[in-house]
Amino acid sequence: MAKYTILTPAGASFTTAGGGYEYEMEALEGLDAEIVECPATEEGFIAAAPTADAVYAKGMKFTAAMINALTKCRHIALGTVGVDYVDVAAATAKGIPVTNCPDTFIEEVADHAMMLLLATHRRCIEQDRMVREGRWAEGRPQLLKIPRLMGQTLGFIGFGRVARATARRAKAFGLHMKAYDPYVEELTLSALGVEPATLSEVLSTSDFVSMHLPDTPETRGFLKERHFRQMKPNAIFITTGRGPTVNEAALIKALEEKWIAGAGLDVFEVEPTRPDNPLHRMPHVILSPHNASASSRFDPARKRRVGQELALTLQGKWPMSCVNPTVLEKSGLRRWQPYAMERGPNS
Ligand SMILES: NC(=O)C1=CN([C@@H]2O[C@H](COP(=O)(O)OP(=O)(O)OC[C@H]3O[C@@H](n4cnc5c(N)ncnc54)[C@H](O)[C@@H]3O)[C@@H](O)[C@H]2O)C=CC1
Ligand SMILES: O=C(O)C(=O)COP(=O)(O)O
Repeated sequence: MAKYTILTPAGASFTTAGGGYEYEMEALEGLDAEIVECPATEEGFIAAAPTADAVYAKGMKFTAAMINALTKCRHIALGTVGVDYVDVAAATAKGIPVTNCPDTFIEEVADHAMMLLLATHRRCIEQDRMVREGRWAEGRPQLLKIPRLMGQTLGFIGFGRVARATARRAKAFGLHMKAYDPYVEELTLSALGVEPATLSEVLSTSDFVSMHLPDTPETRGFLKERHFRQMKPNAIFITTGRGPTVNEAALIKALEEKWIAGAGLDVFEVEPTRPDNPLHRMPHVILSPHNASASSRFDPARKRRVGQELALTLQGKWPMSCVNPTVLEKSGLRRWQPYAMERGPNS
């Protein structure tokens, strides 16, 4: 038996089809550590929890009950940006550092947000269908009604890493940009040509509203009916953030009653979406199955990063991307690099 047990639920990770742990183990090379799978159920995890020196959190939600069952665990490592899969408050109460992968696949998500924006604006799916269905002549009249993209306004809600990478792309398309994010300095926005704005300004003046909030207690159900009512009738709503930050019933109502013109969505309140979800039937809505972060680079990169983070804590060192850094000082782990303690709500 190896000296260190890294406990993980068996099976697929959040976005990928499972597979071995070769990338994680590459980063753990030289350490007497093994990744041990337990059943991907709350009870299965709880039964195995006392064996865990660290947890590789994937494939399921990690509840307070699961975290409280850990007796010697010194690290919970996530392969995602979003930390909503883990009850971070419970981990903090137990003094366990939680890490995420904040920098690994930003560019993919920004590409995806831009893809949803362009595809909804130029009605890509409907145009494609017209060609396939022999309705060639209907294509041009539809697009003759849409404005030119250049000069339109893109408003961001949340202006973290993904929104900034999206802004860099949108600038090349000649979009005006504004953003609502009270936690980000104005200089960060102005350096990217983005105007700081209130939430109301973003909602009422944007032709595209792109949502990038993490799922936190503060942001759950953030966008409600009254917010969709403030948007322009030509507005297109894009999200690659987290489903629960948007009241989906309100979004559906806004689309059905034409308060807004369309939507491009990668994330949903309930995933996978249910077959009877009204969004499935809406022609001017483009959907993708929570895969904005995916590319051939994504899986190896995030798995290596998880391995690197685990290797650090198993060697007694502070991890790189800790989302609850207040636990570090008392963790018994060694500081080995300058560490930013002032972090945003999800960084
Ligand atoms: N669809 C997908 O596959 C992916 C989804 N995501 C989701 O997108 C979210 C954003 O990702 P990043 O930009 O990398 O995260 P980030 O942590 O860099 O940015 C989040 C931003 O939201 C802001 N924010 C937090 N609470 C706020 C509030 N109440 N009001 C206004 N702004 C607030 C923060 O100040 C921060 O600037 C992640 O938390 C994750 O849930 C991330 C990667 C892939
Ligand atoms: O990193 C994130 O937060 C993402 O949404 C992408 O990965 P996930 O679907 O959470 O595994």
